[in-house]
Amino acid sequence: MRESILSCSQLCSGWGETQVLSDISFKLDAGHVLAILGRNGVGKSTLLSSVVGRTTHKAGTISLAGRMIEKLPVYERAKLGIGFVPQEREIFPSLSVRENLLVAGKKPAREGARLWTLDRVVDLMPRLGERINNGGSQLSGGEQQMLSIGRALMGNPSVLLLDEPMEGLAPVIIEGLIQALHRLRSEGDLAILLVEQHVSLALEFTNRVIVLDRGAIVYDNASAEEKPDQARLEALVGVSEH
Ligand SMILES: Nc1ncnc2c1ncn2[C@@H]1O[C@H](COP(=O)(O)OP(=O)(O)OP(=O)(O)O)[C@@H](O)[C@H]1O
Repeated sequence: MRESILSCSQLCSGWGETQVLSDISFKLDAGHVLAILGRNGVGKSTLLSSVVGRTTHKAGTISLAGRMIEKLPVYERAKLGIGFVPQEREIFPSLSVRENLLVAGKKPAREGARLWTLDRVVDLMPRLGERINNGGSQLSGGEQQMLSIGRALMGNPSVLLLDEPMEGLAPVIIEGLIQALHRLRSEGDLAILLVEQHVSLALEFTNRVIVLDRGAIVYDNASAEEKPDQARLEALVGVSEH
């Protein structure tokens, strides 16, 4: 059986003394999208931060391509293939779009992966090409989100973590991002962990979902042996429109 690119087993983590997540277990394979759903404040961003290495690890394991990473610092995990697009986007406002992308370039952790280049990022998100010489601070929220995704891709990740990428963006921008994410998934070699609050948006990409509530998994369809029950998901998450 093929080994999952990312797996968490009985992960417990939090911030300093405070434990937020308990007993989180899931597996994610290359070419798949796993959506993490849940209301505000249930620990979705904390889960992504735990995979990235920004939280305090309490117990359990995180494995990336067969290697245990839960004790490694952020930069080591990034080098091993974790790409992160945080809710705050974290672009360089004083650098141009081109510079923002070029400084994010990294060698891939895996041999044989198709490399990300400036041209490939612009081909995926043409709007960035139109803004290539603009400063980061001159971009709209949606363009900043695209740039943040582009920066993560330039790091040639094997797992891409996206924290509510569509949140607060205009519908036309959301449409462009949806197309880009569909394309990314169809290219088949990237695994995507997507934090989303909108059930219908998440189900556009994947049947693989987990729902968090108060730091624990309360609905698990990560292996997607069957289609998730949308009505049940919406009742658990409590947000259905976008
Ligand atoms: N950087 C941080 N430092 C300390 N505590 C944090 C930090 N980020 C989140 N928390 C706390 O962790 C808990 C879970 O928050 P988290 O942001 O992970 O939830 P969420 O499900 O992503 O919510 P939202 O949808 O509002 O982003 C909350 O009690 C929050 O206050």
